[in-house]
Amino acid sequence: MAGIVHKPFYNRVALIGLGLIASSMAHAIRENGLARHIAGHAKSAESRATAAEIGLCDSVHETAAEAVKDADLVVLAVPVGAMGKVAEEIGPHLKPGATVTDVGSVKQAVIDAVAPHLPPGVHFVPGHPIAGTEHSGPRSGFATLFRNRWWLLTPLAQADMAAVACLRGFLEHMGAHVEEMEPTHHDLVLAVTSHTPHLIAYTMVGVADDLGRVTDSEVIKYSAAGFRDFTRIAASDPTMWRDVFLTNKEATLEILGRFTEELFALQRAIRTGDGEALFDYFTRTRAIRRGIIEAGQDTAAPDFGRGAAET
Ligand SMILES: NC(=O)C1=CN([C@@H]2O[C@H](COP(=O)(O)OP(=O)(O)OC[C@H]3O[C@@H](n4cnc5c(N)ncnc54)[C@H](O)[C@@H]3O)[C@@H](O)[C@H]2O)C=CC1
Ligand SMILES: O=C(O)C(=O)Cc1ccc(O)cc1
Repeated sequence: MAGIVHKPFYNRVALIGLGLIASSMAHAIRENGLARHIAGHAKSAESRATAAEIGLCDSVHETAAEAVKDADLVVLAVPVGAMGKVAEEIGPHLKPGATVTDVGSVKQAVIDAVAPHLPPGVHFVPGHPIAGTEHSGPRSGFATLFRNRWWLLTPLAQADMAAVACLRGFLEHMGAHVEEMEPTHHDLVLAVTSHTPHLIAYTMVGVADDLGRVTDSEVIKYSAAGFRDFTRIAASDPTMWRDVFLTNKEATLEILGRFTEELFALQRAIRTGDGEALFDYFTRTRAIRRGIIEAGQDTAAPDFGRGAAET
């Protein structure tokens, strides 16, 4: 935690995009006294009206340019594919010395889209909370979403260390565990742990739905816990996930390639009745899971379980 930075970490925070992540941040900022003023903007008039109605922010603005005026921290919390356009819009209106961060699920594409629009003297510190739910919109947020969850920062080589330290302290006061990572490494890791699993969930639910039409929805009615989780994940926001796959194309295609190779090998083992191959494979994966538990790593973040919020 940054020792020299004290609450409130920022005088004025601007949240651009008022969905699950931004609304959770708004609640967490308020609950922990992390900023004096929260300004908000969303493209959709309906989201702005909802945010105003529920008092999510101290001020709701019709344009992103107005929202970022005088902000010390600007958080881009829009779908990954919209980050560049928002950065272009706010660039000329940012306060000199302000910090800009984002919460996008993909990092290198966001850096490429955002950095060129930010003026010199503004500190860009890209980030990604590894916390979420299948819900979206300004009503879906809650203050404990980030508690005991990882929040990865992928600062550029020339990043201002004081700006990174202040952001780190701010995020830690929301309950997150902050680590730094190189952006392309982040994108590969997340392709394995989040992006490809989401695609598999989408596919399985689609397959079951096709089958459901034949068997009068029995596949949904009698689904076991694993499949129920697939249906939860497959209910996630389509715009957000479309953008994740379009912008983390290389890494997800690499992991999907490896996945389909393994799947074909298992398919062949089933077809040829190769029980030994199946048994060996499942023994290997079981040992991996047991190793994770023995190493105490079955956690969303280090002290998960001590008052952590399930999503
Ligand atoms: N939902 C999740 O579980 C997680 C999402 N993320 C990332 O957080 C970001 C936001 O996701 P959510 O909060 O879930 O989204 P959401 O769908 O709940 O909200 C998105 C918000 O952005 C606004 N928006 C869209 N385009 C805009 C534009 N051009 N200008 C201004 N506002 C615009 C929408 O009106 C909406 O208020 C995404 O980049 C996503 O990859 C990161 C971690 C978890
Ligand atoms: O709801 C779930 O299971 C998630 O996996 C949440 C999530 C979605 C996207 C992210 O970039 C990070 C976390």
